Amino acid sequence: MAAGKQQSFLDVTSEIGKLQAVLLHKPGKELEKLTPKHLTELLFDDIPWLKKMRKEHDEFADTLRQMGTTIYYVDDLLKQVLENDEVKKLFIQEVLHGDQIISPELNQALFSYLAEKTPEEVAEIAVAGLYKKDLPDEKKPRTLADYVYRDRPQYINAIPNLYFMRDPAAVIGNGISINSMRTEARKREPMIIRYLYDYHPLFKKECSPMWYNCSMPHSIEGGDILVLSKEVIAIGSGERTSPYAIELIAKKLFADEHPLKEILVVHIPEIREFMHLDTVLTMIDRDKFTIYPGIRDKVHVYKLSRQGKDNFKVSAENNLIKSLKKSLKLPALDLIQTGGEDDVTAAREQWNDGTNTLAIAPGVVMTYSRNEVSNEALRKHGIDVVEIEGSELVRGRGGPRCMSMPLVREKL
Ligand SMILES: NC(=O)NCCC[C@H](N)C(=O)O
Repeated sequence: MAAGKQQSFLDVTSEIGKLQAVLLHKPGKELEKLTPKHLTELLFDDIPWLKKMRKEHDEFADTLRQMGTTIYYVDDLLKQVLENDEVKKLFIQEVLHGDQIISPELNQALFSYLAEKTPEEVAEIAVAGLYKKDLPDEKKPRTLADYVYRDRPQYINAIPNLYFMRDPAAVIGNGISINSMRTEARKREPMIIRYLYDYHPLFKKECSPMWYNCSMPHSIEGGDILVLSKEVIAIGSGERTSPYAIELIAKKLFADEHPLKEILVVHIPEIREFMHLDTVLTMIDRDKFTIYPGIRDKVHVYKLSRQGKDNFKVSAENNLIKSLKKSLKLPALDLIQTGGEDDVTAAREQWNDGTNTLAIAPGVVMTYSRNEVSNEALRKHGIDVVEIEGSELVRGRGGPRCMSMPLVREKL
């Protein structure tokens, strides 16, 4: 092979091209830190049964493997990055700062405790948290904050939403948006991805542009980003993604050689059940989407169109379907309704992530088996539906798309 410009490993130019490589996190001990008192703050509605949840997640990963997808686990990659002692130190400091451990005495005590841990242990603590009871007595400081916050069981919070790997980052073309999360509960997740991007050779930083950085103030989350084609992406604005963030990422994407021509901005109501665009709309084939019908007259659509280099024009659109058809240059669009034709079934199955499908190839999607009516509706429209169990996984309010971060999809 002739020596030339290095190629990025990352490559996602559609929502539906055969899924070749994906990043996942299997739920672990962090889920055991959930208590009723903190459920809302930690963005859960119920406490999953971890043993069953892990089995369900393994089934999810095995099914993907059988379909030819290579799985990378975020924990393995993080551990590899932390083998470098300097990177490990930087990482520990950033975790401590992120959790407001700034009192010098406490910071020093926790730093020296963590620095002695193996890369694998540090990676695990960064996800499952560090609890006061786990610290040996000689490392337990007595600071003012210690007295004031004596009821808090932990120094470092657990991050139980990490298995929703879709949200902390999103690959767009050969680059990556390392997202700025809306809530405190999820801020450490993109930081972990940034360490992978900065230090893991898989990410080939030099030839994989960063479209957004998690240190930026305006929030954007991956569940709101849909790569519809190499020329068009859709971004939801709502509870998690701010229009300011969309303008910033648009500027960066349009300034690049990236072939992007348009961003369709879909403004959805700012409420929990529609927290991300992919909870109400997902693409499943070249001309097919699944949509939660309760959203249809509640969205506003805007278009950002590239204008020369580094600039774009904003316009208001009238109708989501017409805009999708026009932007994707399709004569017709098949919109398949979650829950079939019944409003009550639709609302129930949307809540259980019936709209949150993961396309593994054009016209082939993975869904939870519990959403029986929605799955049937998809089959009636010629979609090949691969079902997985999600009784426990669903309790964090996310489906197969939320649980996966595509790294490489085959070009259409
Ligand atoms: N893309 C998604 O819709 N992800 C699901 C995230 C669920 C998580 N408990 C959250 O509220 O952020």
